[in-house]
Amino acid sequence: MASAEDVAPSGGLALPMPFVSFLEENDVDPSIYSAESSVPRYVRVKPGCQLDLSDLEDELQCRLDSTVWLEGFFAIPPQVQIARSDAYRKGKIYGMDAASGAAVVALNVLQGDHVLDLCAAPGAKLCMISDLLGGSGTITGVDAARHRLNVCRSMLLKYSLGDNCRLFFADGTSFSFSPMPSRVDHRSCSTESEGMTEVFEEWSSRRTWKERKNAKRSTKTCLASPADAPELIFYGRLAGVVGHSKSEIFKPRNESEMSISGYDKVLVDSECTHDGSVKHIQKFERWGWETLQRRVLDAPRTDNLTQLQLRLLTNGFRLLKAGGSLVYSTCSLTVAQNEDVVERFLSENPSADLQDVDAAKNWPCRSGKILKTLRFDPSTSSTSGLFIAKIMKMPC
Ligand SMILES: C[S@@+](CC[C@H](N)C(=O)[O-])C[C@H]1O[C@@H](n2cnc3c(N)ncnc32)[C@H](O)[C@@H]1O
Repeated sequence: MASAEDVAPSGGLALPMPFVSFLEENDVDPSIYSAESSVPRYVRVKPGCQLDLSDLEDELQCRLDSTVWLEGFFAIPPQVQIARSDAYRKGKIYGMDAASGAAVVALNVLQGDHVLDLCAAPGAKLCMISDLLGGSGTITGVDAARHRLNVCRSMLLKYSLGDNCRLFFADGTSFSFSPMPSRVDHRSCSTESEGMTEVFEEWSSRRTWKERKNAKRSTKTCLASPADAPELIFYGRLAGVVGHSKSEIFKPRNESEMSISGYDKVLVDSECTHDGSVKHIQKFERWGWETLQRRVLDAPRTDNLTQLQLRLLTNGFRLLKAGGSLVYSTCSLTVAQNEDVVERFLSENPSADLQDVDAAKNWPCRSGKILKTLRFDPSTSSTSGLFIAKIMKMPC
């Protein structure tokens, strides 16, 4: 732990001086962390579910304040736990920060869209996207952390959102598969050499002995690297997988193919230092501030991180259809991981056009350092910190 002279009080949270300097160097006002006690927790109610809000208030023993600027979201006091509530266990509510919800709304998901979520786990945004698709289109989730992706699969099953979804354990900087339209009756569709080609059947959690053995071996790989072959760890019956051969699903596509048959929407909710999440920063009080030094402040790691962010953004954009749009978001408030990454990306990609987020007119956020980008933070927005940039792929 940092010694007393190393820490500066910031409301309830005493921040170590190196972290305060890091924030100041990155133009982040350390006082945002003092708003922590007034930042509510948010719950999102699953659309279409039978839920009496006054019953939920009774169960949680608190008032649900409707978040006027974000449909389906309610603020509750930060200390209220939702995990033991009946509504949570039955998959009727989600714990999700309103700023995260805003990143999804910025994507403007339309019915029938094919959506890619390139850093999907543990899956709160993926579930919200799937809810917005309402059983139409498809959603492809990719993540490089196997254990986090397993959580994502459990969430999809818990909230009955898996039908149109597929999940790949893969590195997002090299992921290269297109969405596939689903076949209504896959038995009547012939694949290139039916009978000889292995065709995907409906996904089942039951595994043969051989599959279990392979899975045991593969769980040793906890983090996917760009050189690893992607693994399809889950797919729903309408996700465009059932009835297709492995060679169809695992066919890498080049940029011009993607411009025609790529994704309508791409979310790159990138890996970052999470410094905008007050709850995350609070954890370092328990873990020890030296962990924060290693994970957040260490310059070489941060440099690697900004390169990773640029590569994720670049690949996400490559997988986008011409005319489609991408949202880049991080829960860091540093300029290096946000505006700098976006500016560098825009300078390297002439077909990328930074867009206004139409829905943001009534949002309690402020502009980022480049026009059209948005920043949420605890003191301005009463949410966790989040940066959002929306980019369109101009048709050639
Ligand atoms: C901010 S979290 C995403 C949160 C998620 N969108 C949600 O709403 O629950 C960033 C994710 O990026 C993943 N990640 C890190 N490096 C990656 C890479 N090279 N390719 C794909 N995912 C990566 C991490 O495992 C982590 O789950």
